Amino acid sequence: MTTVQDSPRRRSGPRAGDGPAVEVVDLRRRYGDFEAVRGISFEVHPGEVFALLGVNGAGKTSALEVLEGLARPDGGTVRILGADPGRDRAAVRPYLGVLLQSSGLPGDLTVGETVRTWARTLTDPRPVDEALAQVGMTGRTDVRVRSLSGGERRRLDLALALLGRPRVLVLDEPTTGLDPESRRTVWSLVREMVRGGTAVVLTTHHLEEAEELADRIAILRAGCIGLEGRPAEIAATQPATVRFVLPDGAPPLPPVPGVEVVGAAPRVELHTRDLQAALTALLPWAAENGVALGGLQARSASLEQAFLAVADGASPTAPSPSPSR
Ligand SMILES: Nc1ncnc2c1ncn2[C@@H]1O[C@H](COP(=O)(O)OP(=O)(O)OP(=O)(O)O)[C@@H](O)[C@H]1O
Repeated sequence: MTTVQDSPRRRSGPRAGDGPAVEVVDLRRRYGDFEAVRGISFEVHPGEVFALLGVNGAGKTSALEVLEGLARPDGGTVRILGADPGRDRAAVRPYLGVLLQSSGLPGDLTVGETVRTWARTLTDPRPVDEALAQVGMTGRTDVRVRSLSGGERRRLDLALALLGRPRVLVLDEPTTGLDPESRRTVWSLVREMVRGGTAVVLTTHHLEEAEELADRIAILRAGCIGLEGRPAEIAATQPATVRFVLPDGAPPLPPVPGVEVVGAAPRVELHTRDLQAALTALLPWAAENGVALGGLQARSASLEQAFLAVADGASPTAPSPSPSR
């Protein structure tokens, strides 16, 4: 795959100023009596990646569909470049790139026909060859969509999302089904778009992807934002852990300030906000007492722990809001 050759051209849009590219205020979405999105708010600025995380059914796609202009909110407001993506769809569409969770492109069309057809609906599309080269599909122009592999279809979806040089890009699980190499290429495409000033909102189940790409993350649970902040801030809401197995006859562990002992001997788990201090106390004690700490593991707080804590309904302390850029 090649990378984006040019950054998105600076065109005037519904709003060309310096404000947030995406503004979501108290968004609600309902299916009958069931409220899938329960009052979420966030902003995404030009040149920023915002990741919405959450377990299956947390409400990510339901929220994104409002940003994409495909559904109306049941409460709250969404603005893309200052305009309502549902009511002002015609104004927003030239500046918005969308990658749906599943696109359902007609299988009878070839890759080239698909891109050319899509390009005809856009005001300033990339050339077809460039769009396909971006996602590593040069040479697949004459292949019918139905004959593509799952990963190739995903890359074609992405080529279509980038085709109009969007100022706002909404990506619903962009790398699901991609092999590790293609995933990394998608990451670099997203980074290049961001360097050109595009604002990106994405969902993913790959926490590594969120850590790699996102400037800020919100973790949804049952339609509400459980945690929001920069990846490191979110991880820091959780304690670091030290795990080991004590041998028979080991003396009692020394008291270490700020350490919570979670497991019982012989399998011990320590939780701490200061991993270095805990290890500085533990290791000399083990050496002095001739204690071999079996299977010793020390792990810093992680985004995964924070994700699981929100998914489990734990109520971690939310990090203070990050200053907007
Ligand atoms: N058309 C619909 N009618 C009724 N309920 C729906 C509809 N679409 C979604 N839901 C429900 O709304 C909730 C949120 O679904 P949504 O697809 O937004 O979750 P998600 O976080 O995107 O999940 P996933 O990670 O599986 O894509 C789920 O309980 C789902 O069953």
